[in-house]
Amino acid sequence: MTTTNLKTSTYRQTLWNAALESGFPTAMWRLPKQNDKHFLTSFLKNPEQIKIEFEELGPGFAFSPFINPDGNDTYFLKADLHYIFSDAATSENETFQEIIVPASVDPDFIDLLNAQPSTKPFFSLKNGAVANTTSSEEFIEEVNTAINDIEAGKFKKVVLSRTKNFSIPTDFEIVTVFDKLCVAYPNAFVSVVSIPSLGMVWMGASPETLVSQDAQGIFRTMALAGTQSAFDADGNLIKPSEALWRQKEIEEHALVSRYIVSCLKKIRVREFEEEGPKTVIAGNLMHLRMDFIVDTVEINFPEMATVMLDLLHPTSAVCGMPKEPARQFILANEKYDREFYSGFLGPVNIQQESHIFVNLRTMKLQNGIATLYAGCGITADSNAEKEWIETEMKLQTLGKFLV
Ligand SMILES: C=C(O[C@@H]1C=C(C(=O)O)C=C[C@H]1O)C(=O)O
Repeated sequence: MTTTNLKTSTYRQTLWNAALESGFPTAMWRLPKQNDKHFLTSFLKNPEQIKIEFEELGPGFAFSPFINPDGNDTYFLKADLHYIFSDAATSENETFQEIIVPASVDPDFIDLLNAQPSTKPFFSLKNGAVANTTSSEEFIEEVNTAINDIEAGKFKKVVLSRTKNFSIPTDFEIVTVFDKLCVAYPNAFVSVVSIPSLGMVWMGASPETLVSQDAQGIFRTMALAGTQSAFDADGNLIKPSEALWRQKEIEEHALVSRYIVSCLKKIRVREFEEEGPKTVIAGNLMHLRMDFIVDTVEINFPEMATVMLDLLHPTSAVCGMPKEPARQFILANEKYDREFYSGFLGPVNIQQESHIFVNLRTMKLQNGIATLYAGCGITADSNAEKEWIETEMKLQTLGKFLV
């Protein structure tokens, strides 16, 4: 199966193209603060939709839409093939390890690998409907409706989002953009997921862990909320230690922390460590972040990540508080289906670890169009114009790679 005579950056590209052309669901990712790039493909063209139970599953990649009430609709890309590319910071020196290689591989796939396919990718084909760009008037009206509902006591916080469409540039090349995102956002979870049977590719640089469990059984989640530019009025980067936060962001972040604590209480886990809140940089933005850490071996709770994934999604960082009325508001007022935006994604049981992130700072490639998504937490203290500006800044994370 190995094609070692190819330069590895070329090989990663070749693998990606061959998997797409074969119609295999495929993911590529790079974990925060790491250099290794992972490539995983599944030979099942219509991936299974299941509930993620980390203790039961073999290696694979989870990909969930925002709307997934019982968790049963998560796509699971079983790792039929998994490669790790190291020293990928400079693609010239990139080397790779084959972690999972099956006994038999579709001969057409091997032929495609050898032929180095370069046909037009399916996501640029003009088929399937694409949601429109949200106008500032529409968004501001939705935010004001939300503020009225909050003042009327219907809920405390709702996360409203919007879309922005771009034509995919003719020279747009996924593996190259993925590599650029890895360089630009070392602290993010950088990913690209392709599900050919759905006709879409999603790419992102997420700052937010939903659940993770490492080989030692250490569980982590985080409350991430509150947003401001990482640059001052003169364009200088603000030191995180010198960031000032307003009451609105502190309260918005506290709502997410309280929600996580309420989930931990529900399952009677008292032995958790909290780190923060601290200011973290995510691209051109800063957020408030609090980490929650549990040693699942010490408390003898191996299924902690499974239970918490079920309880947490969707957190109040992407939905609202209380969850149900906020979710209803989103469904009734946003004029499009979020699909995988603000869902979750990430590797499951890859080298005994699972790392699931919230699908934020993300875009969908479909039908020749790149749709970018961004949302923001609306509370009683929100100002609709400022929230619009916040979404503009969030859209920049990926948007700057499209022009
Ligand atoms: C909803 C998004 O981001 C979330 C919302 C934030 C906020 O409202 O301040 C901050 C970080 C994320 O938890 C997004 O990026 O689309």
